[in-house]
Amino acid sequence: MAVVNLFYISLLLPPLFLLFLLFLIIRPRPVQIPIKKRHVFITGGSSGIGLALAHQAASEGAHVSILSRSIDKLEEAKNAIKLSAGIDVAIFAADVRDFEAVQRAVDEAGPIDVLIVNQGVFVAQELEEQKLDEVRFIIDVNLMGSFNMIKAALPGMKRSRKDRGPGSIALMSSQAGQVGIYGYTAYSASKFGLRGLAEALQQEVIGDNIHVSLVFPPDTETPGLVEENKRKPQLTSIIAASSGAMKADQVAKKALDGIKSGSFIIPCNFEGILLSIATAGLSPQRSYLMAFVEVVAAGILRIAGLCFQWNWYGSIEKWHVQKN
Ligand SMILES: NC(=O)C1=CN([C@@H]2O[C@H](COP(=O)(O)OP(=O)(O)OC[C@H]3O[C@@H](n4cnc5c(N)ncnc54)[C@H](OP(=O)(O)O)[C@@H]3O)[C@@H](O)[C@H]2O)C=CC1
Ligand SMILES: CCCCCCCCCCCCCCCC(=O)[C@@H](N)CO
Repeated sequence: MAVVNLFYISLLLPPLFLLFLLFLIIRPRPVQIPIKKRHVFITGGSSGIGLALAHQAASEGAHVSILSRSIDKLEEAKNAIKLSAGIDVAIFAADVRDFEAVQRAVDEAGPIDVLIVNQGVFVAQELEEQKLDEVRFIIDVNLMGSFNMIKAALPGMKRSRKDRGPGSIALMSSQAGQVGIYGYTAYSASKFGLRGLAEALQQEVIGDNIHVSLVFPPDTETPGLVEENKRKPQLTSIIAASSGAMKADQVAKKALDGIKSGSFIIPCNFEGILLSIATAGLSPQRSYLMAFVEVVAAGILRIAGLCFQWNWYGSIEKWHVQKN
């Protein structure tokens, strides 16, 4: 009897040892990012996910600034947040593609504690159909625009860190920034680009107590999605449906919770958690528990990923047969 018990206990040793090892080695170290009474600056904060983030940050007592192009949409957002949270948000009209305009807005807004780079455009189309100007537009707004924003905000964020506690830079990617999807050559490239930017940037700013997050939402009900759906290839919709759809409020809540807990990778739904584990790669991981799950589930999730690809390529084949 005692021998059997000892046998079962010894089975527990390897996972416990692994957990302990991961606990010791995970970097960067865990961190909490407070939101209350801090300056949260959100790009694309006048609509959809960004607007939902602005609402939530304001209702949690943050000082909120939002930046986007249309002044009308900005004022509408400001009034809506005033009405629901009773709080005044600062608004800045600028195109993220225009570095000088972005710099002016950042200077006027004052030192930022939490920068949420959320602006984005998405036009789903086969590359063969898509004009190069549109490809450039998507890359410019989603990727170069994020560089502009971070370049403009970083010096001020660094300078003010000592007296203001940990800072955060969060980037709004997409599940199409974790796996390439039919119709999203330009969009996926722009969102995969954010990941490279984020991984490299985290190493550069860790010494300044600034912590980077990447948010990966599935399809989310926003004005942007309504527009996108008007001319989306059928296959894009079929493949994206593998991960269902969320409401902007739900995505904003996941994003804000993830930012506050200092997570580098922030998935938003169950499929997103699987996808994040399957694509963990060499990204930083602050949670030893998540690191444990990543190590243990890697093989089985590779199989799951291959099953998804099998299913998607099946849809693509069927679609080609029907077309001809
Ligand atoms: N909705 C979805 O299904 C998903 C969205 N995402 C990502 O989430 C983010 C937000 O998307 P969503 O809320 O749906 O988008 P919306 O289209 O609803 O809102 C986009 C926001 O970005 C602003 N914006 C667009 N272009 C620029 C620009 N050049 N300069 C400054 N601001 C700009 C818009 O304001 P204005 O036009 O006035 O400039 C608006 O405030 C995007 O990065 C998107 O890629 C990720 C996964 C799924
Ligand atoms: C190993 C397990 C895998 C788990 C399931 C994977 C499902 C992936 C589906 C990807 C959907 C991409 C939607 C992009 C939405 C978006 O960004 C656009 N609406 C434009 O904004």
